[in-house]
Amino acid sequence: MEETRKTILDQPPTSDPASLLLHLPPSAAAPAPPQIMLTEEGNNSCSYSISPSNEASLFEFIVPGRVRVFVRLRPRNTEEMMADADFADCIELQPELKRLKLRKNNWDSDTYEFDDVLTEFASQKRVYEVVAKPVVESVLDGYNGTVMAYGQTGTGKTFTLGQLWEEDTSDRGVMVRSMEDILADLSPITDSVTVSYLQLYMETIQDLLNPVNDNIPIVEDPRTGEVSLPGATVVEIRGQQSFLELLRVGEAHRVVANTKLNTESSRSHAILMVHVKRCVVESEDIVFSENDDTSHLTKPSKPLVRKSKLVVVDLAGSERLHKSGSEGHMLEEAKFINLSLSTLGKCINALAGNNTHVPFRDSKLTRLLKDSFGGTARTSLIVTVGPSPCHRGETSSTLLFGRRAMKVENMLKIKEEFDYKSLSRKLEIQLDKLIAENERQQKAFENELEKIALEAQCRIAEVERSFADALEKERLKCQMEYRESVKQLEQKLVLSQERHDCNGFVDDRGEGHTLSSVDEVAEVKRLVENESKRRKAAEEEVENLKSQLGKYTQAEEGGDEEIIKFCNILEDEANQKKKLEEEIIILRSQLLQLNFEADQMRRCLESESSGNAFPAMDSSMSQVRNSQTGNGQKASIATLFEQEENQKSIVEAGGLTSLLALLRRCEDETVRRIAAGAIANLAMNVISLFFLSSTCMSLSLQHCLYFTRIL
Ligand SMILES: Nc1ncnc2c1ncn2[C@@H]1O[C@H](COP(=O)(O)OP(=O)(O)OP(=O)(O)O)[C@@H](O)[C@H]1O
Repeated sequence: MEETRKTILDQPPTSDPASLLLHLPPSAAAPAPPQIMLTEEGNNSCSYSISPSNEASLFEFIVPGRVRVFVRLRPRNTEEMMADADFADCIELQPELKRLKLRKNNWDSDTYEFDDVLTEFASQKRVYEVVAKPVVESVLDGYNGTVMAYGQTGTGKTFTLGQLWEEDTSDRGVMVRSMEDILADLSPITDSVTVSYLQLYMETIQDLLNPVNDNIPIVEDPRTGEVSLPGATVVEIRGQQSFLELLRVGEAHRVVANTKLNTESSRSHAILMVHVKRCVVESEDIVFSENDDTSHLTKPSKPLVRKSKLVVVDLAGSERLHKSGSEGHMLEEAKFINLSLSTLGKCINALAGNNTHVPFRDSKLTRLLKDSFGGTARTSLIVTVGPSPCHRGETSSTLLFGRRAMKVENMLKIKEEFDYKSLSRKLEIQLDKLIAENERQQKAFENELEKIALEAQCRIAEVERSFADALEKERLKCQMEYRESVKQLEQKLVLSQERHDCNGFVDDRGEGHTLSSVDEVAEVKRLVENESKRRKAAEEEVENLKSQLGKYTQAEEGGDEEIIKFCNILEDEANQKKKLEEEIIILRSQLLQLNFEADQMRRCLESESSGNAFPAMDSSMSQVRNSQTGNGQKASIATLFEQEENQKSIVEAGGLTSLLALLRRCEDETVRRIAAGAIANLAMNVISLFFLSSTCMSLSLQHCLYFTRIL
């Protein structure tokens, strides 16, 4: 993997990785401030690595970390006190100098320096704090960590690491104390801790929590080199008590045997794997406003998570077969134990000597511990030794193993990843809320739409009803008015005819009848005008209703059948209205004609009443008669008015006035008779003329009546 490595400027490079490690508290391993620069890979300085975005880890923070080695001296046991009572311990510890002396003989000894030496009086608490606590803190900061115990059989490896407390809580070993610290530091809401407990027995990995799982494979990530054990039981730890129960179950399944050197000698390597997952960025949560208004949703956060692993390895003890007295199956076990331990020693030698090849693959133990030695974990190794000079050789090789392990350099790596799971959970919650909100809004919108549609339908129906009512009323009104008008006209016509008939026998009342006819015509005109006004008002009403209907029709575009029906009705009404308008025009023209005729008649009658010239009148009368006899009732009004004009001129010539004056003045009986006869003739002519005019008027009225009936 190509990595971009950067060095923190304010962290001076050091030639001594150990000193750097000592001066770098776990908390200092947090992601660095942005004062960074490029540096060579492998430099003994802090490195900050940003992974490509397509990789699982978001970024890595790398610091060098040598394997730290501690020595713990077990106190003499009962046998040793008895057997070696006369001999001094083969080891002399100098804790203040962090070193020890291994006696070769009475006058010579070898001195070994370690990261610390723990006397036989060191409490379990002190051992934990010196050896394991820094590793546990690193794990809580996101690094992988390993605490491992190595030593001759019966020197206290299991006592140091796996001791549970039965009576005295102060006896608690590293495993229990580590979990106590982890549980105390993690947040039960955002963080989690899971545990697997396994044993490597005769090159087979068995699940101590579920012994049926007895051939668990080791899988190595080719990209990161990380080792995992798929198939191992993983238990989430919620409290210390449940963890203790788990350890008890595991211990019960661990293979132990009674040897000459240890009554409860572990015949397997025990491996406790503690996986810690913690949220390091308390990112902005999805915030909903108090009234749960989703419009206030903030951008979803990208929570970061650190995944780390603490591995506690209680190795089986190396043993000299002649000393342990292992035989048969135990001998086989011892061979496997010694083989795996010697492979571990070879790997450490190779790593310490910076060899290009490290034989990790030679045993399952070294494959499992690959990350702990020369890998990315912070590793503490506690080597346990006994004080007995009988085992000086084993103690010496143990100390040499420890010394070599001190040379192994690890590159501690912190990895942070996006917590996609948690992000996905948050997004799912947000999505659910958004979907619910959307559904709520959709429903509200649909309800509102339904309500509006219902209201619109009601209003349209109302408008249609009122429009239909108004239209019907208007139609009835018009009909009634027309009927009334026709009736009135008919009555008037009948009256006029009756009057004219009566007037036919009254010789000198023509003037009075003429005036009556004029009034009637004026009345008819007024009625027609009123009718026309009402029609106009009705048309305006129809237009108004049409425009209202148009609006509602627009609002309900694509509207329903009722509206289409309504439009058809409206169109019919418009056609009807058009017809009515045409008829009104015809009526008007009829009225004009009537007026004209009436006017002509009036003038004719006025002429009659003002006098006549007999010869002219005779001729005109004879023309009228001729026209009456020749063409029947079809005499044209124009011809009649021409004659009327002639008649008028004759009368104006002074005929009737002169005759009346002559009649009054003349005493001659013959002349008076002739004058009276002439006046009578003249009167007859006038009446005849009036009768003709009346006939014409009657014809016009009949004509009018005919049209109004059509309506
Ligand atoms: N520091 C100590 N103080 C008191 N007793 C101890 C100490 N270390 C070990 N013992 C005792 O020594 C005995 C052997 O210890 P333990 O079983 O832990 O050794 P071991 O190294 O695990 O042996 P093996 O490799 O055979 O499993 C036990 O009875 C244990 O209680």
